[in-house]
Amino acid sequence: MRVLGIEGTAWAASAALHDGDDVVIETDAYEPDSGGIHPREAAEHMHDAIPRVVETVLEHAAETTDERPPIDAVAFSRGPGLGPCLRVVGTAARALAGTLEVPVIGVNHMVAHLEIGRHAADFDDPVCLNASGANAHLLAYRNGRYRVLGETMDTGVGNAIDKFTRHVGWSHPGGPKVEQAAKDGEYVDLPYVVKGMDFSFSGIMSAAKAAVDEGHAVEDVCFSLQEHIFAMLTEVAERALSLTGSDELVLGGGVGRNARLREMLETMCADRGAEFYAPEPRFLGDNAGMIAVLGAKMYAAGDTLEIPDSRVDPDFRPDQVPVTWRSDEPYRAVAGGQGVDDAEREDGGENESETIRGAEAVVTLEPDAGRVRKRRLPKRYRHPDLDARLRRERTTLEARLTSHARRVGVPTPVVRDVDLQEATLEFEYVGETDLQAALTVERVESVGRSLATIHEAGFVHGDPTTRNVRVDTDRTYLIDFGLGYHSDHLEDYAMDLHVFDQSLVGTANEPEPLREALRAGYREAGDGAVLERLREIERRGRYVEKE
Ligand SMILES: C[C@@H](O)[C@H](NC(=O)OP(=O)(O)OC[C@H]1O[C@@H](n2cnc3c(N)ncnc32)[C@H](O)[C@@H]1O)C(=O)O
Ligand SMILES: [Fe+2]
Repeated sequence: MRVLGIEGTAWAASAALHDGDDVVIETDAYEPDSGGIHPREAAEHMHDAIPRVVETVLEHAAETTDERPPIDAVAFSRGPGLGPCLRVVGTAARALAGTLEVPVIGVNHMVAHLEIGRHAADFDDPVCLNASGANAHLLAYRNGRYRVLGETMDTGVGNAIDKFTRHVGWSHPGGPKVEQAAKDGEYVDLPYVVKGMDFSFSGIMSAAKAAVDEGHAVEDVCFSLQEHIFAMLTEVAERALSLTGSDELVLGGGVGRNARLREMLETMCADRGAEFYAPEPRFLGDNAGMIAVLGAKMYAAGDTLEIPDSRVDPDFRPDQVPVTWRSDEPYRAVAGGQGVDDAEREDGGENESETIRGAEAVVTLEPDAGRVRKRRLPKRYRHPDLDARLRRERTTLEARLTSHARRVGVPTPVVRDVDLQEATLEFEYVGETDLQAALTVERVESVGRSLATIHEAGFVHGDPTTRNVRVDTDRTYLIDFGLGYHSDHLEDYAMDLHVFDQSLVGTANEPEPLREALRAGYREAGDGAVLERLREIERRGRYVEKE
């Protein structure tokens, strides 16, 4: 099977031939004279360059087979991306398919970024980290779709870096220049923002610009930007592996070309016994090769478009794509009831204990002694200064907020001991199992009330998932406040709810009644404006750049 792919969502005017085996790619990059990508200039570039690259690849196709037409189908990037660019690509694809009388296939650019890694690694069911210009998100396959487990709350990761480099006067794209400059840099503290599996770049980018303006060496800021931003991406990737129980991670997107990001992901995976795969560089940044490869899978599945249905979509989300090309394997159980990576039982005679290795900490459960010990482990992928800071901060906050929640009437374990040096906490043992293993409408409603109560008290949990709730017959306890913080912003409260809501969507087979119960519980004890803001968060086209 021979598929010609066309890519042109932003900067790369690219065409490729995938003949089932090999992939040949021809790319003509748009390089802005100044500033970032101008949509109109980029579209003009597509207008000139797309016919050229398609022509080159088509000639190659004709030379390498006697069959006519020399291809079986045309696949194109349908979105997301810049509207004016996408329209040029769509028109070119329809025209070529019409002339050669072959079908046309509309490929989601983001799904292509992740499928190319899965394809090349020959992984079965990986978690996928897309680190590209306009996007940054974590995806995993479930029930016929790629679900978004976590994503940026503001800009894409590449764009965040590129804005910083514009500020210091470097030309586009800035990512590779930051990588180069970072080689001579030293560590300075910058903001680090992870909320559940979501993350944000706006605070760190403003701080980075300010640091340069205040006279910090630009190399140091570049170095630290990488250390912080990539540690954030690595941390959420680890959380996603932990949540899904997967032991495979693939990387996609232009920022994946960064060696430090790949090194961190590699280290994290090695330390937890997972496999990591990053495609070769030509498949990481925008390229038509990934479009042709996914196009071929879609073609084989009969997933082609009629011309009237082939309109482009600038806001095309990866979770809108019905995945037709994967056999619908049963959902990989979310690591049993415990939902943990690894649990060992130690029979210590009278007192049986169990050790659980989570994404962040080692937790030793001693139900008989009524005790839980939690130690935040050093992470080898993180810079030692950042690592020490995060472990200390999170241990302190977890102790404080766990107690604070208790004082306002939300069931939580009693904090018995705090050791900041060792980043270790000791808690009272609570509950019989976690909520993920015992999801009911009543319990979820009670979580809604608990979240409302802590928000009323002026702080957020930060990582409310079905695994961070313990349950017994009559109570639901919130645990693991390590990512919590004080806030009086509606947005933060709504994000807390959104994180829990996403965890319901990600883990329950029938999430709808549970999602409704969450809202009902919240409405009872909290502020309706937060629920209104939650609806707004859900409405936002979160892949669209927000300036
Ligand atoms: C919608 C679509 O058009 C968009 N594509 C895109 O943004 O191009 P992509 O090739 O995936 O990523 C480009 C980004 O990747 C960054 N980049 C490239 N090499 C880098 C490096 N060595 N280190 C850090 N960033 C790098 C660039 O600075 C730029 O921000 C997307 O996938 O989000
Ligand atoms: Fe891209």
